[in-house]
Amino acid sequence: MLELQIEGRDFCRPVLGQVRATVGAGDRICLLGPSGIGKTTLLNAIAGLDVSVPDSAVIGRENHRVGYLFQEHRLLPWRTLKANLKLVGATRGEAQELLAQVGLNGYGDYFPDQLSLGMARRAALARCLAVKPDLLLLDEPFASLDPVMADELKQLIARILDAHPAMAMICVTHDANDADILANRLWYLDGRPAKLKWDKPVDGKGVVQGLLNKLRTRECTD
Ligand SMILES: Nc1ncnc2c1ncn2[C@@H]1O[C@H](COP(=O)(O)OP(=O)(O)OP(=O)(O)O)[C@@H](O)[C@H]1O
Repeated sequence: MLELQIEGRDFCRPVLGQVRATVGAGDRICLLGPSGIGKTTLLNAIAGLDVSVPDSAVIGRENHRVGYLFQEHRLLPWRTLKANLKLVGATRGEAQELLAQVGLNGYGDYFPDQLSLGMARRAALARCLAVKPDLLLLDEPFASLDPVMADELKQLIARILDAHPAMAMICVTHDANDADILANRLWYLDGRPAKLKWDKPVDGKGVVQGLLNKLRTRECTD
């Protein structure tokens, strides 16, 4: 569905190096790597938000709808949740349905500033879904949430993915457990400039933590 041929991205210094990978329908990729290594930079490049990365670097993107859950909710604060969703194409009924799906039934007339962090993130997820994405990009969706709320959101995302088997996902996270629950593939970004050190299929609990432990103890050099 997508072929990445990214040559790199500099911010005063080289941050991202050459990235070559493909993303297929139904791929559930968790993107891990040290803090500040370039994970958001890569996600922005894939989304087409980085004008310094030419469109030709992501082959096939024009054929797909991308939903991007940013680290901040980025909802328009002067619009209600319903209006935020309508702005990206949801009908009144769809907006209501999507808000209910993310556990915000009855909050359509609220403004983003009237919501808790977890609620705002779920509202932002509803906006992502409103574009009927076939590629879902999630940038640290569980960061700063209390463990219960983080777990609820994880289960919600898992249910959404189950309901849309062809949807692809790339989720930036620091937590191997997230990958155990959500991913069927692991990308590990490392180095300066950063490259995809690993692109491996994963399945099952503990697999990702095992791989990360190997990396930390330098048992794995591929
Ligand atoms: N707009 C920008 N201007 C200057 N430097 C930037 C910009 N965006 C990112 N960088 C730099 O690029 C590097 C990678 O940033 P990025 O946000 O992609 O890392 P990350 O792996 O997502 O980090 P984290 O895990 O902490 O969220 C950092 O050193 C950051 O300071």
